[in-house]
This record gives sequence, structure tokens and C-alpha cells, in this order.
Amino acid sequence: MLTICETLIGLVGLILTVWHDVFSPVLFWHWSNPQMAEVHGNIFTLWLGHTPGVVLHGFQAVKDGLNTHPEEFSGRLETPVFKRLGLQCIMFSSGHTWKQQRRFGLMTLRNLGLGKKGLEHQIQEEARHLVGYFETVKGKSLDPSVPIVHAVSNVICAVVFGHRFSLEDETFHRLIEAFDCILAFGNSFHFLLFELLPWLMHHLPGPQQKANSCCEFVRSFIRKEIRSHKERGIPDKPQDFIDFYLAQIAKVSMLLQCCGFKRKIFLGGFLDLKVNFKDYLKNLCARIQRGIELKKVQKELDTVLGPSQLICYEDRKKLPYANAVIHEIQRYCSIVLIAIPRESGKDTTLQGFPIPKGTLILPNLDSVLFDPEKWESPRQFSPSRFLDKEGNFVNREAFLPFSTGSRVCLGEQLARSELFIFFANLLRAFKFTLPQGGKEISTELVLGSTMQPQPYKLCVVPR
Ligand code: HEM
Repeated sequence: MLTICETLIGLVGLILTVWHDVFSPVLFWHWSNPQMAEVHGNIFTLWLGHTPGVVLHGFQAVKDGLNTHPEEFSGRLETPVFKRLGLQCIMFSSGHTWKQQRRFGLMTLRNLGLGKKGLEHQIQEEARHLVGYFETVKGKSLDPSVPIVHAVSNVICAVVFGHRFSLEDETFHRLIEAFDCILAFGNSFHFLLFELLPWLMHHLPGPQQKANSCCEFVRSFIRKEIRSHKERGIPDKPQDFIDFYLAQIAKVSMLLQCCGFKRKIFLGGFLDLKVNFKDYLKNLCARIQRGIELKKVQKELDTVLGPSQLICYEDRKKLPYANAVIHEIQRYCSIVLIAIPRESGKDTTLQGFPIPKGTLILPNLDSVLFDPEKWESPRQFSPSRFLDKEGNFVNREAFLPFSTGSRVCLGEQLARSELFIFFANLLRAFKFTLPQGGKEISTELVLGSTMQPQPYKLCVVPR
């Protein structure tokens, strides 16, 4: 009976939703359209089927919403798809479970050497492999996203599993494909149907079944990794995320069981963030080809760094222009249009507007990165906005690609280090040119859970 009701409610929701055209990716884009805020103000409500969603538009609304209401707006929606696919990871959990996972995640990243030499060494190692790979290609035209995806994925694999994979590894390819498939499903119309008609869609053939089997593949891969960690035993000094996790379970197994702390899912969730980063780096390479003064970055790199000097994150302080270019790319590309939606945990008010418990909160990060109140000519690419008159790097408060508040991106520091070290290594070693007779790289982005460039090819030529 319940499932029939669910289906009927879902159908009504579907009609409403399609009518309002709200859930489709095109409209996802539409919500973030500045004209919506011009008409309705910087805080406005959208009805997503029968759920109210409050969009926070522009720096002030996002900052007020996420920083002054850290507790009230720290929940996530628990949706049928996440439940069925078993995606109860740190990113999508709420309340006590989320707090526990977040504390443990931060502590473990620190223990593994985040902000110290330990994790930086992994990134440098991957940068070395990446440069080595591009050297072997000898300037032939290629899609650079493949080796770049491998490099960033390998950093997170080293953190979680304690080892990297070779570019030829079949399982590694399948793992990356599985994440791509899950993300693609998340952007599809079938995802929407699954949210609205979970019972029906669970039994019908279609992309939802493929996404399910991809989740199962990732889970079984992680199970295997956990098994092999258990077999070799936890070293006195844990080496990776799984070691820390197993050690923690051994210490407080009873407590963890009470909290419903699901290790494999957490790790799965943790892993899937590499996809964000991959899109960003793909974007980075595409944008590099356009009007960016790469030569100026390369001149700065040549002046400050030796040709074979190991590049550290700390070096950004001596490379203000390169640092400014990376920041401006990240602002201008704005790969995460809307931060992962939050859910209000109790009735509250925001800038005088009542926000009832259970409201979906949609912080529009794109509108922050292009807020005309905060950025001069925001639609122009201009690294100098991150430099003062003397050419020193300056931080900008509206630079929030990683969001802000209690659920700010957990991997922010890791991502920043990777971006800087990969970018500096690649630009020191290579110039990037279009293949002869090749098409200009399209600046149209592909809309998805993160924005991606159109497929493209480049020649990576040693300098
Ligand atoms: C350029 C790369 C990245 C960008 C732009 C980015 C951006 C974001 C954003 C916007 C959120 C949502 C925050 C919110 O709900 O307000 C988020 C969440 C998260 N990110 Fe990232 N991220 C990146 C890379 C990474 C990496 C490499 C990791 C891996 C450690 C990571 C781990 C996480 C986690 C665990 C969350 C969920 C935090 C929570 O819900 O408490 N991210 N990220």
C-alpha cells in the first residue's frame, strides 16, 4: 500500500516538477541565472515538486546562510536514490553520523600528513609520473584529461588505500569508469525519475541498474582492499585511511556500531571526490589554451625555481603570479555551480525571511564567484584581481569555490596543494599547443553535477 502511495505522490510530484521544469539540468543552470535573483531577490524559494528549496544568491546571502547558521543548515537531504545506492557517506549524511565522520576524516587527513611533507610527497610523486608520461608522448596530439584523471585519482588512492595504480591497470580504469557512470546517472533524467518513483524505478531496467552495478563494483573493490589490509595487519604507524579506520574500529567498535558508522560507504564517498577535481583540471587545461598569459607564468617559474627543483606548496608564496592565475581559473571556471544542497534542521530566519525546518538550502556558489558587488568586471578573466599594486598575492573573501561554513569542502587543502603542484610542474616542463589544423577548444561547458569542458585535444611539447 505504502509503495502505491509513494508512486502516486511521486507521479504528482513528477507532473509538478516537469511543469515547473525545475529538476532538469537545464533548469539547474536556470536557477543559477542572475536574472532569477534580479526578479526575486538574493534569497528566493523554488518548489521542487513538493519540497521548498531556498536559493542563496550572491556573496552576502551565501555567507550569512552558511556561516551564521552553521548548525541549522548543516543537514543533507536523505533521498531515495542515495538510500537505494547505499550512498550514506560523509558528503550525504547528517547529524551525529556526519559529525563523527567529518571529525574522523579531518583527523586522519592530518595524521596522514596533510599540510605537512607526508601528503605533499604523494602529490610530487604523481606530478613526476605525469610529467614523465607527457614526455613519452613527444608532443603528439592527445586528450590530456586521461593522464590527468589518473594522476589526481592516484593521489586519493594513495591516501585511502596506501598505494597507487599504473596507467595500464585494468581495475583502475574500471574504477574510474564506474565513478563516471555514477556521476552521469546523477545528472540524468532517470535520476529524477528514480527520486520520484523509487519503488518502480528500482524494478525497471535502465541506467539506474547500471549505476547500481557501478556502486556495487566500487564497494566490492573497497571490500577487497579492506580485506587485504586486515590480512597484513595494522602497522604501529597506520599508513593510509583504511589503516586508521581499522585501528579506530578496533578501539571503539561498540561505539561505532551504535553510530551506524559504515566504513566502506564512507570510503566510497571519500573516493568519489576525485571526480570533482578531475573536472576542474580538465577545465584548467582547456582554459590554459585561451587568453591566459602562460608565458608570464613560465617566466616566473623559470626565475624562481631550478629546472629540476622539487616543487612544494610553500613555493606558491614566491610565485604570486602563478598562484593568482590558478585562483582566477578556479573562479572563472566555477566548476561547482551550486554547493551540495543542505537541509535546514529547525525553523529559523535568514535576513528576515522565515526558513522552516526541512527546507532545502541551495547555496549558489557560481553567483558568489561572479558577484559584481565583490568582483570588478566578473565576466572577464583577470588574474591581477588576486594581486596588489606591488604584485603580491592577495586573498579575496568572495573566493568560495570550496563553499564555506561547517560543511566546507573537507579536501580543500589537499585540492589546493594538488592544483598548485601539478600546475607548476606541467608549466615548467611543457608548452601546450593546439594540434595543427585542430579545432579551437570550445569554451562552452558541459553541464553536470560539476561543469566540464567539451572533449578536446592538445599537443604537450617539452620546452
Ligand atoms: C577543486 C577541487 C574541489 C572543489 C572545487 C570542491 C568543492 C566542494 C564543495 C563546493 C563542497 C560542498 C560544500 C558544502 O556543502 O557547502 C565539497 C564537499 C566536500 N568535499 Fe570537496 N572539492 C574539491 C576537491 C575535494 C577533494 C580532493 C576531496 C578529498 C579529500 C574533497 C572532499 C570533500 C568532502 C568529504 C566533502 C563533503 C563535506 C561535508 O559534507 O561535510 N573535495 N567540495
